[in-house]
Amino acid sequence: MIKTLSKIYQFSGKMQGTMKKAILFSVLHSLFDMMSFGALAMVFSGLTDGFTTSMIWMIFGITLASMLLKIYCSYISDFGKVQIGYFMCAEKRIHIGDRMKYMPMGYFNDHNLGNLTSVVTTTMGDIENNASMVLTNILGGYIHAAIITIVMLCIDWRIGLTILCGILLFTWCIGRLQKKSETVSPQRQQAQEALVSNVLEYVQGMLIVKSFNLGQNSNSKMRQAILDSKDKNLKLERTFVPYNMLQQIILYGTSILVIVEGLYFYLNGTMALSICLLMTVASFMLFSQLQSAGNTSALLRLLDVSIDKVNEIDKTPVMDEHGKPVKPENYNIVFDDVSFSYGEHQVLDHVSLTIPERTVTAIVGPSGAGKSTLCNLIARFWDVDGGKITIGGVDVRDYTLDSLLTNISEVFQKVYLFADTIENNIKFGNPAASHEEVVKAAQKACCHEFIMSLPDGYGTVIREGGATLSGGEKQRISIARAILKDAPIIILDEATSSVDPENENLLMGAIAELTKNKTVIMIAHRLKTVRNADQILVLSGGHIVQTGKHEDLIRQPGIYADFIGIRKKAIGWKLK
Ligand SMILES: Nc1ncnc2c1ncn2[C@@H]1O[C@H](COP(=O)(O)OP(=O)(O)OP(=O)(O)O)[C@@H](O)[C@H]1O
Repeated sequence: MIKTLSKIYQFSGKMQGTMKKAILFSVLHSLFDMMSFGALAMVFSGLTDGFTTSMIWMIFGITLASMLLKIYCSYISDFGKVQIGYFMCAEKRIHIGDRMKYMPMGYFNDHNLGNLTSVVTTTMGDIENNASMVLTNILGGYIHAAIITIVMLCIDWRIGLTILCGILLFTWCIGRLQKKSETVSPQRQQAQEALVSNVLEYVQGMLIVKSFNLGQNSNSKMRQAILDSKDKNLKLERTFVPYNMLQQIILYGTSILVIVEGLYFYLNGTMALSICLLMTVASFMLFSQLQSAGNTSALLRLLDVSIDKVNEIDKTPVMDEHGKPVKPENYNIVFDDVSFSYGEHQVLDHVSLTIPERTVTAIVGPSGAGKSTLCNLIARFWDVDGGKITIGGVDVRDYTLDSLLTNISEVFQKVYLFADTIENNIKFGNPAASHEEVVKAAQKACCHEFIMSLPDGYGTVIREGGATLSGGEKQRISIARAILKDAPIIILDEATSSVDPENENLLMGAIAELTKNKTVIMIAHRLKTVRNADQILVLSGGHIVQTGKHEDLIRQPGIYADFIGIRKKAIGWKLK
């Protein structure tokens, strides 16, 4: 229990000060609660020995002061608890979001989208709503109980001892509950993750579900995940309920024992009537705070697991921990004996190549040969397993990711646009750009006309992923984004699927603008692009099998000549 409470405290980060304040005011609340207990003692003493005027005023004053001070302390403590929850989780979410940018892509391979989404939403939601409340309730409850025990020991050691035994028994019961929930809490967490994963997958795959008319069968996985989550939640509750009942029995039992003992001690003449009355009335007030601590203690293990999950993401090593901000002297890109695998699957095997600055290099090769992988290694989406990649003579691992990525613009075949205005989507390339600069970039990328034809022009909000735009429109917006970034190195995965003849000319114009005077690495699909490249690299079986210009390679038997043959046939077929 103490370990989890200290974990919650550590997790609250910058809110630790507010946490301390909330705990302090919760303790003060307990002390002021004791004041009303004192007033009650005076009432009973007055009832047995007679009241004086000053005594009545004092009782009134103490009761009023205790009530007002308790209200004030509750206000500060409760407000603090709510603040802590929201602030600490907002801070953590932003921190994790920032950190994700610097994590290797392998991390996202190993942790699926549902897993990450669930941690940042539901798991953090659990922490947000419960962590500070649990910490302050449990600490407050125990401090309250400690004060009561001391006061009771001072009034009558026998009653004090009974209360102490009750508290110890109650603590044992919380310990048992923690042990029991040790296995159930992680299971509930996993079920929650699976549920989010399946819902996300179902929504993302809706197009396929509809087009293949998969109907009922399509959501069987999601249905199973929902049932599983229900079962695990019920299992957790079933674990908690008997222990919660046992906690109540212990506390109520101790209270009843205090009354019985009080009466017994009064009847055998070892306790004054006023004390006996005080014990009888106060017995059910004694454990009010400990009871609420008991109710929240069930959440301790759940919070423990949740915090571990969040910390696991937070502690994932980022890529550029040892990098320095580098401004390269030139933009020559060199692969020096580079090998790379996805797990066991080797994609590049001792590859060496040079891409001189301000030239166009086309990469061709069969599907799955590793063309995209080779490009992504330059931008350090992944780290090489062997050898090194340098830009301007500096190993990409020696750059900070920020200083490396300012030099590179990647235009992917599969464009992702954010649910935001078109202007902001283009500005992603350079957040400081003015509206005029955005328009200029859009004009160069041949998308100004179509943007202006939209109802709100550049202010038009596009849906997540760019769902409201055509493939070609998305492509050109992503090129405008890259033009605005104006990076010296352009990595371009040439679009094939989303281009109709009308769009093709616009797209080619946009690409020509983007690549002017840049170091260009292009995964080329068009014969025209390949033919005009300064250098062609043919990638196959993890090796660069051919290098040269179109005129040289076309004369050699090999993959390139075959590739061009197929392309020509494809174009011939298309033109028929
Ligand atoms: N994130 C990943 N995790 C594991 N394996 C991957 C990953 N990305 C690609 N691969 C595998 O690595 C190999 C190379 O993939 P890559 O996408 O680089 O090939 P490509 O030449 O660009 O293919 P295409 O022309 O079809 O786009 C493929 O066998 C692919 O299945």
